[in-house]
Amino acid sequence: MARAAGNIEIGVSTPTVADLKKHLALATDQWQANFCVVPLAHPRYWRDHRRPRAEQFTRSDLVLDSNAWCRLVVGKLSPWIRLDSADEALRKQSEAAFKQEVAWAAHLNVPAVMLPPVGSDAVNYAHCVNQALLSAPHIQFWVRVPITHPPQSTAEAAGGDEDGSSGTGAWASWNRLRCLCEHAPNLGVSLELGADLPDDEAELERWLGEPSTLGLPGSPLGIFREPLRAVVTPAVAYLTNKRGYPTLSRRHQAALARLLQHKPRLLVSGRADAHSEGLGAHVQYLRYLVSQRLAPSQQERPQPRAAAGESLRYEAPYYDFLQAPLQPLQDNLESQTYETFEKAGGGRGRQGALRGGDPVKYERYERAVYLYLCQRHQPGGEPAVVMVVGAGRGPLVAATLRASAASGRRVRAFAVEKNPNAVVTLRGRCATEAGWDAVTVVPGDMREWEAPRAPVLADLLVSELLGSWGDNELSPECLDGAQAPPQAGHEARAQRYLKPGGASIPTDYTSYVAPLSSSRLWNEATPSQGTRDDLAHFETQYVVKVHRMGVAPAPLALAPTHDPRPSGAIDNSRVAQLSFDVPLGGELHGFIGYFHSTLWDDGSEAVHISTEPSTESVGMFSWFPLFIPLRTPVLVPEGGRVEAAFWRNASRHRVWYEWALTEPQPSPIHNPNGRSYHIGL
Ligand SMILES: C[S@@+](CC[C@H](N)C(=O)[O-])C[C@H]1O[C@@H](n2cnc3c(N)ncnc32)[C@H](O)[C@@H]1O
Repeated sequence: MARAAGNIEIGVSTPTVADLKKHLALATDQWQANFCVVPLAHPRYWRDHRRPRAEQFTRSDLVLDSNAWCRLVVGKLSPWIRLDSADEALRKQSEAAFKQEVAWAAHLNVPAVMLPPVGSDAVNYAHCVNQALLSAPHIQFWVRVPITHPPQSTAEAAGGDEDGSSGTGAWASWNRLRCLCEHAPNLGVSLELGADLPDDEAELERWLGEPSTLGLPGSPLGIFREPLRAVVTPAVAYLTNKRGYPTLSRRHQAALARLLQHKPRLLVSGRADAHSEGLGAHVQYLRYLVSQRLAPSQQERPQPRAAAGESLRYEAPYYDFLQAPLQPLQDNLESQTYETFEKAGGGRGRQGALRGGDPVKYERYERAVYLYLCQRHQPGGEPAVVMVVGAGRGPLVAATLRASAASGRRVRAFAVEKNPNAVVTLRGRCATEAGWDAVTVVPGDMREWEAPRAPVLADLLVSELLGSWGDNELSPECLDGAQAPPQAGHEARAQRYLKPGGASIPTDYTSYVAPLSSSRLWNEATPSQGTRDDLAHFETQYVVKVHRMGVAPAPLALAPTHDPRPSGAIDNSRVAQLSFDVPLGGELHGFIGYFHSTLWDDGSEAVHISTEPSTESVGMFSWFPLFIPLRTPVLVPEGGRVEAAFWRNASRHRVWYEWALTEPQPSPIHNPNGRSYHIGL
């Protein structure tokens, strides 16, 4: 048997299988398929309740060993089953057959069962499937969904409900089913790309909000929690090229390429005599497409030693993978985490890495400091006092020194850092690196450091205390206070040692938020099957590289630009109410948070860093967005509106966010009083 192409398994589905053992040998050895979809019951075993048949309804389980059943076979339900038929006798017969075939699949321990398409009002279908999901939790159930309409000519396409729907209706029917089945993690979709694809690209988008990834190790077909489990290309949807081999149209290839990003299983369905080489030519062709489409970009290449946390830099292994945000104020970051901050793409060595880093972030900081120095200081003049607050292992200090050399302006630098382990690195660099004799290392918390007053106050404060949502690593709490003396209830802040009229890089930062449809992320936040009442998981925010957003209108500013040099009373709590138009509609699973920051703007040139999609700093991999889940997904109608409120709250010892949906229906306020999640001060 062939290896899965680019970790994507390719299977074949034929309407009938006379001799299973021979069929598997043919499919896996000659056609090079990874698995087969096989009818669970004999196709001629029509369960006529008036004339019950005496013979067995299917082949013996002894035709294969248990290893082959659970590795190579996906069971398919009988196509005649009509669970919502108006004919009561047929409905009852269908229910009995459904139960019998599911029980048989559980007995065989096949990894998945293919269900017929679901109709728009298939309530009894949902009832039977729900029972199956609960009775056989170890089996995946894949509902066939034709993206347009079922293929006409294959015998197997006769399966499904009499009113099996298509297009928008298919998605609505699927969505209804999964809601009725309470989003069971073992219920998924097998999306069928028929000969005709939908005219409206948005139809495909809808399914791209239903991503899938490879399964967990243990079973070759894996244990999957995401709705899009397989993409089916019926043999009749293929064209024939000049050499007589099957090929897909450009539109099909483009659609497949987009779906492939989520690494679903691929399936060719059709008769075994669809081509002189059976379905082998189709499998080979799909294998070729996969190899063409899945070459990872430099940024996506996995970095095996990447540390856990907000700053995981290399993206592919982290797509749709939820992580707890870093808390660099409360915790001391580890060496490995700093290394991932600093690591450059393009394979720089360790020395280079310490000077380089995120190719965008550090370059932009350097540019910002350079513009500041050119604008505010003279060549050969007094050294500019630059305080890098939260210096880590020193990449922003190094950027400052480079900007100084490039601009011809001298600097006197202070590196303030509260993590004693990073201080060791900073001191080491002062002792060994050229130019670092201009650097004074200040170990300690910037909120408490008694900076020497005259003559050394800072001309410029440089900080990178930004989180995925801008202020969620507590940059305001660390920097606020400006020139004002400490106030009652607030400790001293870093900006006490900024000269009157001094500058700050960044000059501002703004949080953004947008509605998100991603059942994948929502499922990821679900603690585990059967324990969905675990509230805390849905009242927590997660850092995540979102692989694919489904319905997501343009983000809006969450709050007015936050200037880290406020005047007047320090109050970092705030509330924002937002409204979004949702043209396409879909299921809302939560929100996605971004930030935009201006590092410096000298009037002629502005330097930004941003994760907000419309201004995104392409190639900057220091931040992934923030997933803010809803406890219960909500259906937003086409042309509908989402309204939500967000609060940032601060007390003496902690900061926390609360959020609530108000339209299309109110949700409870999530995380009241920070009961599930907070950020420590
Ligand atoms: C996100 S890291 C950035 C490190 C480095 N500047 C860079 O860009 O790679 C933030 C750093 O700020 C430090 N930090 C956070 N809050 C601080 C505080 N109140 N006083 C001093 N250092 C602080 C953390 O220990 C951490 O090293």
